[in-house]
Amino acid sequence: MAPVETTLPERHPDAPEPATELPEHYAYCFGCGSSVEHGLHLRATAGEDLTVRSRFTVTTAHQGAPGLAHGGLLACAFDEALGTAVGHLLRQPAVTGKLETDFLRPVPVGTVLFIDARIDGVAGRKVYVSADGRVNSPVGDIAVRARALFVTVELKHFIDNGRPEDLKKVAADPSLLGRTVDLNP
Ligand SMILES: CCCCCCCC/C=C\CCCCCCCC(=O)SCCNC(=O)CCNC(=O)[C@H](O)C(C)(C)COP(=O)(O)OP(=O)(O)OC[C@H]1O[C@@H](n2cnc3c(N)ncnc32)[C@H](O)[C@@H]1OP(=O)(O)O
Repeated sequence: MAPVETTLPERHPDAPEPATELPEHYAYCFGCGSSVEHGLHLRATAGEDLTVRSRFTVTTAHQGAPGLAHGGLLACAFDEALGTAVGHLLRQPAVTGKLETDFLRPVPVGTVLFIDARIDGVAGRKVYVSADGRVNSPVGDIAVRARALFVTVELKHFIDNGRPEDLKKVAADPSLLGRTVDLNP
């Protein structure tokens, strides 16, 4: 529940149609990037209305306890899934301001975590989102639940704060941004 009064935003007219597979947003993103060997390689599909469905396979590189996913890493997966929902459905860059997780059941190595994310409301630049994660099936008992606040920012946020050598790589090869951001609109 958002701590302030919110309104439900419109899904952006250019948001991907429901059932569209969404591209990785940055090749070196730990959450979705294909160039990060032991990253989460999270994949997402646009859902109806203000929803996005994501999934990732828990590997041996993701352990906290023997054979079980690390909690912080699961939080990372939710950060990614929630940010993807905000970015693609509202077509606005945003960063995580706050992220809260409830770990309800262990998530074993070798399972697929299905994460259903939704935008719950906006208030100015604040976007309130939440998600449920289930093991090996998009239905059934919830293993992890998360709520977050994203704050919309201008592209300038990334240009002003990013490490220059990484920004240069992206300028030289915009395909690293996975067709999500047009650097020359
Ligand atoms: C053409 C584009 C199309 C786009 C399409 C793209 C598709 C892309 C797909 C996929 C997307 C990617 C998916 C990635 C997912 C992963 C995301 C991450 O992990 S992000 C890294 C971690 N987060 C940070 O590094 C933030 C660090 N924090 C900051 O930079 C600042 O604190 C920032 C920007 C969050 C706010 O700073 P201020 O100076 O701009 O604004 P102020 O006034 O402080 O905050 C604005 C409002 O938000 C509230 N606020 C901010 N932080 C809060 C907090 N922690 N708790 C409660 N409220 C907070 C404030 O109280 C204020 O509220 P009031 O407007 O006054 O009502």
